[in-house]
Amino acid sequence: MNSVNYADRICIEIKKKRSHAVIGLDPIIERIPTFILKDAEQNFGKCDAGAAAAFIAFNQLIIDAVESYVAIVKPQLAYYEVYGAAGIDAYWKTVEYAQKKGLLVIADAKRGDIDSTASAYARSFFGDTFNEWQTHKKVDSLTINPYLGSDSLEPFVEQAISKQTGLFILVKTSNPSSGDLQDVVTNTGTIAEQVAQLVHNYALRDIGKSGYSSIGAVVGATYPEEQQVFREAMPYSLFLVPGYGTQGAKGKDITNAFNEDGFGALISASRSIIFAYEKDKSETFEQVQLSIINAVNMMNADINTALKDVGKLNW
Ligand SMILES: O=C(O)c1cc(=O)[nH]c(=O)n1[C@@H]1O[C@H](COP(=O)(O)O)[C@@H](O)[C@H]1O
Repeated sequence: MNSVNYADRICIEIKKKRSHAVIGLDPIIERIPTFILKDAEQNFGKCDAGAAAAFIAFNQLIIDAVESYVAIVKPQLAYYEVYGAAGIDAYWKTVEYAQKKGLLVIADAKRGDIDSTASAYARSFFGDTFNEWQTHKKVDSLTINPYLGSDSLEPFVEQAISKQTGLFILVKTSNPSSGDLQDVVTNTGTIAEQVAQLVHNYALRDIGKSGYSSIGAVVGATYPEEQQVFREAMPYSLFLVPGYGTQGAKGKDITNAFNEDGFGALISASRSIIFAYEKDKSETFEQVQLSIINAVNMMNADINTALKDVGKLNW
């Protein structure tokens, strides 16, 4: 048992903020508020650098708005990679800014590859302890894809544990076609159930004082019944639960992802929070922030009420 592992840090921050929410920082250039876009265009032009500047400004606005109400943010790499090197730079600047504000960062990159490449992926997100050439900050945890099997997961698990960071391994994803492969039945259960068994075995290697492990799983909010099955299969793992909001899930759909202690699930929403200003028709910096704060507060209240209704609210 570690002193304070990644899961312990998560549990401490969740209790402090009284929030199980994760805010996805998934910027889309066409949906960034006009006052930010105008500024970026004036300073850099309509180009990769301009988009990157707009992303940084928008993310800082969001982080400043949500920092008191949530513990975790989850920037998804793809949105930043669209803008090349400038986009990647915006990604790491966002990570640094969020961490400076005391937020934990899940890098949503869904990496996975043969062992040597997996090791390089892990070093790129968790920091490289072998040389002094790396200057960007490490993230607190990373999403990974288990499709290549256990030897591809091992380097991530080993580095996550030794560097006191965390992993969320895709088990049952939120998208409509997730069953195409994940629900295929083999003679030892579904593919997703086999992945869950792998995750559970890894989780046992690093259980913290909170009773949770640094090795977690992704289980979609859009499959409430499966959450129950996977909760039993991986009792020590934190679940990253995407699909709340825009993909249709609500508070009542995610209670099975929690343990009886009222912990164990991180409910993630991106578009429904960061673009909440659109339906409010907010135009100024303050109005956009207020729309985001209102959306986050509604999400927190919805989750906490749902947990209370099933006797799982623990504060
Ligand atoms: O790992 C993820 O975060 C993830 C897994 C999954 O099963 N489904 C899923 O939607 N996601 C991510 O969660 C976010 C969902 O965004 P919204 O639908 O806007 O809340 C996106 O960044 C997705 O890439």
